[in-house]
Amino acid sequence: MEEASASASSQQLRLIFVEILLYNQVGNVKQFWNSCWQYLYDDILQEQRSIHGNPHYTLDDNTLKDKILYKLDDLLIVRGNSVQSIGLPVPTAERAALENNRLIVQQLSYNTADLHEQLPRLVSGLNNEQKKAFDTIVLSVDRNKGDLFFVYGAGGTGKTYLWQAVTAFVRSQGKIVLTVASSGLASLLLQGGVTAYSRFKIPIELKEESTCDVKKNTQLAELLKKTSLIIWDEAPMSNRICFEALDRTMRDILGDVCRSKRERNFGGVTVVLGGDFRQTLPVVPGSGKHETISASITNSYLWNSCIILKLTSNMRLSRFADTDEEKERTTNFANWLLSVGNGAEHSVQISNSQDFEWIRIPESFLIDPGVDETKSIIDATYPDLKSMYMDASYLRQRAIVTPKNDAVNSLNESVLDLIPGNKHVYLSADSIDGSDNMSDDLRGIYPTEFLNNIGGGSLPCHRLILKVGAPVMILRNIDQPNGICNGTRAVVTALGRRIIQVKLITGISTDKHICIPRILFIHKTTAFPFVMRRRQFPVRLCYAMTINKSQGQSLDMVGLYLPEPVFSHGQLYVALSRTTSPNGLKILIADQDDLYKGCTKNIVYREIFSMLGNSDQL
Ligand SMILES: Nc1ncnc2c1ncn2[C@@H]1O[C@H](COP(=O)(O)OP(=O)(O)OP(=O)(O)O)[C@@H](O)[C@H]1O
Repeated sequence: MEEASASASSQQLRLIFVEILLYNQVGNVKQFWNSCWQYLYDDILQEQRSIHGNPHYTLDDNTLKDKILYKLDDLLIVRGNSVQSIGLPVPTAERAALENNRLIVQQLSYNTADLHEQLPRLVSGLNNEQKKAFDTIVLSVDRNKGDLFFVYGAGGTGKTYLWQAVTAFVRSQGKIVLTVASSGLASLLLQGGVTAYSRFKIPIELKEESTCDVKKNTQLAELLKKTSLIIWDEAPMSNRICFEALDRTMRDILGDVCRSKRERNFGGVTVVLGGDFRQTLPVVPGSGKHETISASITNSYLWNSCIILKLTSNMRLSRFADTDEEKERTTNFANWLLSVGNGAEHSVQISNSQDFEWIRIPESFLIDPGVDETKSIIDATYPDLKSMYMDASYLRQRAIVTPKNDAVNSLNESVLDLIPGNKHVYLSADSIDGSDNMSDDLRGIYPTEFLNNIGGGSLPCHRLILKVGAPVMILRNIDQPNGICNGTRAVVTALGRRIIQVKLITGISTDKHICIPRILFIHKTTAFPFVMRRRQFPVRLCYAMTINKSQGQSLDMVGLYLPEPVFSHGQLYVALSRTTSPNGLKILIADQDDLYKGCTKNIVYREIFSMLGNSDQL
C-alpha cells in the first residue's frame, strides 16, 4: 500500500485494499486495516472541505474511519461481500443507512424519468424479431407469468440491444431486473451487469444437488424476493447445475412468501437466458464430448419448459457495409461463419481417415507460412509494429489467436522481443496449500520448481516478463462495476517492485490508469493431489491469446494461428467471428502437404443443436 500510495489516488488505494483483502487471505484483517486506513481518505476529506467551503476543515479519526468503511462497503457489496462478512468494523455513524437493504436500494436507484425518455427510441429501433421477443418478455413480467425464455442468436444479432430495451422498460416501471452473464467480459455489456457467480453466490465446486450460498433473511434473499426479471447472457457457457442451483434456491426463498412459488421455475420469477450454442460450451475439466453435452443447459430439467425466441439478422455486419459490393461480401462472410458454426460447411476427407471434421478455408483469408511461421503471423497481424507499438488504439484493434497456451506464450515472447524497452521479470511465489501438514515424501515429489512449471487456464505465469508499452489482459474480476474484469485489456505504463501501473484500453473505463498489486491465486486441479497457491500480478501479455480467452473480444484485425487444429466444440467459429469485417481476418495453417493445403478441423457437437428444434438453420 505504501508503494502504491506514491502514485495512486485514495479512491484507487481503496480498490487495492479491497483486492488484497479478497484475494490474499490476509491473516489479521483488523491489523491490516489499522496499518492502512490513513492512505484511504484524501478524497473524502477533500470532499468535506469543499462542502464546508473551508480548506482547513478537518474530521476526527473515528469519523474518517467511518466514512472510509462506508465506501469500502460499497466496493465489497458489489463483489458479494461486506465490511461485516470480511471482518472489518461496521461503520457506526452510517449504521442507520446500512439497516436499509442497500442491494435493493442500488437496484431501485435507476432514474425512471431518464428511462422513460430513452424508451421510445430504444423500442422503435427494434427489428421485427427483437420486437416480438421484447413484447413476449415484458408481457410475462407484467402478468407475473414466471416464464423461462432462451433468446438464441448468433453474435451481432442484437441480443444486447434487446436486453437494453427490456431492462429500460421494466426498470422504468420501478421494478427490479437483475442482469448477469456467465463471464465477466459479457457482464460489462449489461447495464448493472455482474457475473452470475458473484450475483447469486453460486458455489465454485458444483455438485448435482448444489444450491446457491444465499441465507434466508439476508439482503440478497430479500433482493431475490423483490426481483421481477433475471437476464442471464452467455448462458450456454455455464454448467446446467448453475441454473438448477439458482432454481432450487429461488423456489426455497420465494416459497416462504407464498407456498405455490415452490412449485414454479425460479420461484415464479421470469428468467431470460441468452447466447449462442455455436460458441464455447461449459468447460468440464479433463472430460470429453459426452460430459460437455451433459453439462449444457439443454440437458437440464429446466430446458423442457424453456421457450425459445430466435434472432437471425446480423445487425453488426450490416452496419458496416456501405456499398452493394461490400454488403454482398459481408453477407457472404456472415453466412460462411454460420455455416462453420453450425457444422454445415462442406467437409473434406483427409487421406483414408474416417474423420469428417476437416473443412477448406477460403483462399482470401490464408497467409503463406513462409520460412518463419512466427514472423509471418506477427507481420500479418502487427504491421508497422516498430512505429505503432505504443499506440493504444492500434493494440486494442488486434490480436493473434491460437488454440493452445504453449503457442500463446512463445508468440507473446517473440513480439515482446521486437519492441524497445527494458524487460522486467516478476517471479511468482508458489506453494502448496496446507503444505505444513503434508508428508515429506509428497513435498519431495512436488518441489517448488515443479509448482513453478504449472500454468494455463486463468493462472498467471510463474515468470512474468513485461515491458512498458506491452498489452496485457487482466485475469481477475478486479472492479466489475468499472469494467475491470477477467478479459479486460490494458497497456503497461509503469513497472514498480510491488505494483504495476496500466492504462485500460477496453471496457467502460478505457484510458483510465490503475495500479495493480500481486494477488493470491488458488489453483485446484484434478491433475494433482493438492491445491496450489500462486502470488503474482493478475495479468498476462496479450499480443496473442488462446481462442477460449478471445471469446467476447471484438477485434478489427484477427490473426488466427493454427500450428495444429482446434480441439473442442465451437473454437474455430469463436476465432473466426472475433472480427467485425472479412477484411480483418488472416489465417496461418502450419505444416501442410499440398493436397490438403488450406484445410483445418472444425469441431462441432451437432447434438447440441438437436435440442433447439430447427434453430441450427438460423
Ligand atoms: N435494432 C437495431 N437497430 C440498430 N442497431 C442495432 C439493432 N440491434 C443491434 N444493433 C447494433 O448491432 C450491433 C450488434 O448488436 P448486439 O451487440 O446487441 O448483438 P449481440 O447479439 O449481443 O452480439 P454478441 O453476441 O456478439 O455480443 C451493435 O452495434 C448494436 O448497437
